[in-house]
Amino acid sequence: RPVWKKRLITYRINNYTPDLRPEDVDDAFQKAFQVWSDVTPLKFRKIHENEADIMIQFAFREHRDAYPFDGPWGILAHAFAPGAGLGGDAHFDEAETWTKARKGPNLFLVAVHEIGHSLGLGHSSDTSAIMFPSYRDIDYKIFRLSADDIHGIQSLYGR
Ligand SMILES: CN1c2ccc([C@H]3CN(Cc4ccccc4)C(=O)CO3)cc2CS1(=O)=O
Ligand SMILES: [Ca+2]
Ligand SMILES: [Zn+2]
Ligand SMILES: [Zn+2]
Repeated sequence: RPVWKKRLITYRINNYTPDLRPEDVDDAFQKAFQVWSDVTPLKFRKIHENEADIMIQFAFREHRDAYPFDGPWGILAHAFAPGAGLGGDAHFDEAETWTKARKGPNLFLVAVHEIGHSLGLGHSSDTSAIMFPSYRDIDYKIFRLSADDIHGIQSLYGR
């Protein structure tokens, strides 16, 4: 599996969904990155110009990669495994109504899942894992990585 060969990884939020206040979008991603930095030696830094390792964007349908989005629900987002260019980037379907609470995909929870992919994780068959493919509206306030998620990320980056 491709992994980042460095411990400081940069990210940049290239545009903002109109569904939430910008500070709520920044907060959702900051918390989602922290979920992974809490269990690995990785550090994440938000930058505001130039090319970041993980470029984040919200987009509708066709958006200049080979994976157009599909309207409301279905695929909520996708992310590319570590590497140059598109590698590591995470795209979120703007056809969703992104929420910071419940009812409608929760941006923080989907971001945790997508950042897992941006770091090199694939899907898990463990139904309690954040890397399980299908979304369940769990309470984001009591969210925790499963043992499967932690074993997976630590097998790539250590603890
Ligand atoms: C909070 N959790 C999330 C959040 C997001 C996702 C995925 C689901 N998904 C839809 C999907 C459905 C079917 C196949 C692939 C992807 C996404 O697009 C991206 O986020 C999966 C899971 C498992 S969970 O623990 O319930
Ligand atoms: Ca969709
Ligand atoms: Zn895309
Ligand atoms: Zn996924």
